[in-house]
Amino acid sequence: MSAQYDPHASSLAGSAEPAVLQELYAIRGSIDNIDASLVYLLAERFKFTQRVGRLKAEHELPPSDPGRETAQIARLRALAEDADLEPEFAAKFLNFVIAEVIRHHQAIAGEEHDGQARHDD
Ligand SMILES: O=C(O)C(=O)C[C@]1(C(=O)O)C=C[C@@H](O)C=C1
Repeated sequence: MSAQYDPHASSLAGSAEPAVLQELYAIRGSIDNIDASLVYLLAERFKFTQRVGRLKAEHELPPSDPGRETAQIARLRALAEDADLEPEFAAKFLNFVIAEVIRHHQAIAGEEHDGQARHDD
């Protein structure tokens, strides 16, 4: 998959001096590395949240924990501020990820419930 990736794919070729394009490609190399790291980090986070989802389903705990989320969002906003990142963006991003996690938790709880129902038949 990544073997087919062209790091120089661009609609800008021909609109800028070769030296400018060279600098752009060099910067984009770092952007690509960061994007790849984000994918790996998110994959790892989802592996852990799947474990949380299974634990919650097994013990019939609700998929979401609003008290935890409030604390997480406040923490990320403060971290973002320190890091010179827009706190609103950090909050939106975490909310987006958490919404997906809750969807996964609900699916796991549904599977657990279906499994129990079959077991009870
Ligand atoms: O920690 C939990 O209880 C989770 O389910 C994980 C998580 C998260 O993605 O960080 C997701 C949903 C909850 O509302 C709170 C946090």
